[in-house]
Amino acid sequence: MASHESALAFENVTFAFPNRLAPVLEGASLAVAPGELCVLIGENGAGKSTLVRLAFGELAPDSGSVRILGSDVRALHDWTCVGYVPQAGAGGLAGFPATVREVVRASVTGSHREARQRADELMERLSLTGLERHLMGELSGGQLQRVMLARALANQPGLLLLDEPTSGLDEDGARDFARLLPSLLHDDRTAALLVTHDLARLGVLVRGAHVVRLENGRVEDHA
Ligand SMILES: Nc1ncnc2c1ncn2[C@@H]1O[C@H](COP(=O)(O)OP(=O)(O)OP(=O)(O)O)[C@@H](O)[C@H]1O
Repeated sequence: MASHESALAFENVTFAFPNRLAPVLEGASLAVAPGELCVLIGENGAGKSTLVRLAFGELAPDSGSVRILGSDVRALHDWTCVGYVPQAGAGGLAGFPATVREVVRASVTGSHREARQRADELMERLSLTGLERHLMGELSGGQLQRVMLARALANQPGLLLLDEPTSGLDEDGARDFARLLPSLLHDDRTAALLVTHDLARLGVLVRGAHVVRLENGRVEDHA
C-alpha cells in the first residue's frame, strides 16, 4: 500500500539523539493501514518510545519521513485525527475531581447533543455503563484505562497510538482492555499502533493484529 494511503507510515527513518553516536532508528519503515491494529514489540531500550515520539512529531527524523493519514507530521494541523492512550496510571486523571461522564463528554468536539450521544455510546461500548457518575478517583486501574480509551476515541480519530496501555493493570484489567479494543477499532475503521513488551497478556487482541518487532533500529515482521 502506498504511504499516502496509510494511517501511519514511517519511511526509511533514521534518528539519533544528539548526545548519542549510535542511532536509535536506522532505516526503519512501518506502514499501518486504515483500520489495522499493529502491535509493536521490542526489548527494553530498542527505541519503541522514541518511535512513538517521532509519530507525534515531538522528535524529528534525521532522515526519512513520518506521515499520518497522508500528511507529514510536521505539517499536520488537525491533531483530532490522532488519539493517544498513555500507560496505565500515566494519564494523571485518577485524582481529577470529575465524573466519568464529564471527562468523556468534555473530550468530544461538536454540539452539546453530539457530545452527549457520542460519550454515551462510548461509555456503553467500553463497559462503563453504571459508572457515569463515579468520580475518577473511585475507579479501578482497569476502569480508568477504559476511560482513557473512551477519551482517545471521542472524535473518531483515524489513528490511535497506545503506549504500553495494559502495563500496571491486573490480569482482569488487561484482559478486558484487550478484549474490547479490537471491536472498537474495527467498527470505526480506526488504525492503531500499540506498543507493548507484554504480548502474552494481550492474547485475544494479538490474534487479529499485525505484530512487528523493533530490533537494531529497524522494524521487522514478527514471526
Ligand atoms: N532523551 C534521550 N537522550 C539520549 N538517549 C535517549 C533519550 N531517550 C532515550 N534514549 C536512549 O534511546 C534508546 C531507546 O530508548 P526508548 O526509550 O525509545 O526504548 P524503549 O524500547 O521504549 O524502551 P523501554 O521498553 O524500556 O521503554 C535507549 O538506549 C535510551 O537509553
